[in-house]
Amino acid sequence: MDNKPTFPATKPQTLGILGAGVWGRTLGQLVSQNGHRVEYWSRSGDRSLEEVVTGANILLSAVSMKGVASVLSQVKAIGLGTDTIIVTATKGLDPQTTCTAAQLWQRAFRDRPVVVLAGPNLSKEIQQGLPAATVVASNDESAASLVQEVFSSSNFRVYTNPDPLGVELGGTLKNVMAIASGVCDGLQLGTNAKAALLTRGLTEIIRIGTHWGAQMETFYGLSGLGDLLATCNSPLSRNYQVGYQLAQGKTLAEILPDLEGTAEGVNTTQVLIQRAKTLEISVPISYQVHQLLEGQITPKDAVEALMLRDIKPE
Ligand SMILES: NC(=O)c1ccc[n+]([C@@H]2O[C@H](COP(=O)([O-])OP(=O)(O)OC[C@H]3O[C@@H](n4cnc5c(N)ncnc54)[C@H](O)[C@@H]3O)[C@@H](O)[C@H]2O)c1
Ligand SMILES: O=P(O)(O)OC[C@H](O)CO
Repeated sequence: MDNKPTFPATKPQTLGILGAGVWGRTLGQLVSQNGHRVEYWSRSGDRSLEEVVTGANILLSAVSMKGVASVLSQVKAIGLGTDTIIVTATKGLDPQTTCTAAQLWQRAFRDRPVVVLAGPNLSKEIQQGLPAATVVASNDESAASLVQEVFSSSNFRVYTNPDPLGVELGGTLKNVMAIASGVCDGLQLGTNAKAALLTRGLTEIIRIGTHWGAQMETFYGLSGLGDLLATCNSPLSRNYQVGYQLAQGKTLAEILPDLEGTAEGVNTTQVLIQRAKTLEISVPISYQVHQLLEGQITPKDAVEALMLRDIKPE
């Protein structure tokens, strides 16, 4: 007997995708292939935000972090249908509040389900139809299940998770480590150094994330360890590219204009350091990335500073 599931498992839905950048378009491609209707809104497009928002029963934001506060206040002014599910695929931190994107959406729409979508998802591979897996996390189990059904296909395996904060922080904080990892490869520090960086990087992510209120085990899943491995090992990652080029001696001002899309880790590092200082959380790797991005130290100085810290138990 053939036990293979058939996709799509749910009746056609209408998705409004806010932010028609690389990731918004890739996610739109996945759901269109599953037979769902997709309407895009972007600030430079010709569709009105009102049209896209009012027509959608699932509203997905793939706007980069710097645009989230402004876009959600425009959506708030328009209003959402009573059954609308909000999905956020942004991986960043808000400089004003240090909140994640989902926290901002949930504050603005307290009575609506908010679902976080995050995982090891390099868009170029997904666009090529290569297999990938992701996580949809929410406090609202039925909203997460519907979004799981909408996105699941033979190329894209979707898991639900009840810890949206942990899932979102895994995807967000690994961008800082991806910059460090690009530096590590750019300086040709070798496989031992890379393994040490990723392992201690995960420890740092867990220290921050659990202090924030996320569950430790979430960080060992796809959106934590999974996304850390993908992003820190792939030249397709824009954050990795930033680190790699810094190691080649380029400045941030020279690197950023030529990147395809947004490297959220640059902004995330700043916000993270602000939060870690206020809450007195030790983040040695993120601190060195911050100093490097600020132009205060060279990549070699950053490595030396990490290696020469006080010795301590693991
Ligand atoms: N590309 C990927 O592989 C990938 C995978 C997973 C998650 N993400 C996350 O998705 C988000 C978007 O990434 P991307 O690769 O699509 O970047 P991108 O730069 O290609 O797209 C960003 C989108 O946000 C919009 N935007 C930015 N500021 C805005 C503002 N003030 N008002 C309205 N719109 C604004 C841009 O117009 C654009 O449509 C990031 O948070 C990224 O970390 C990306
Ligand atoms: O290209 P990056 O560095 O933004 O990484 C993309 C995704 O977050 C990988 O999961």
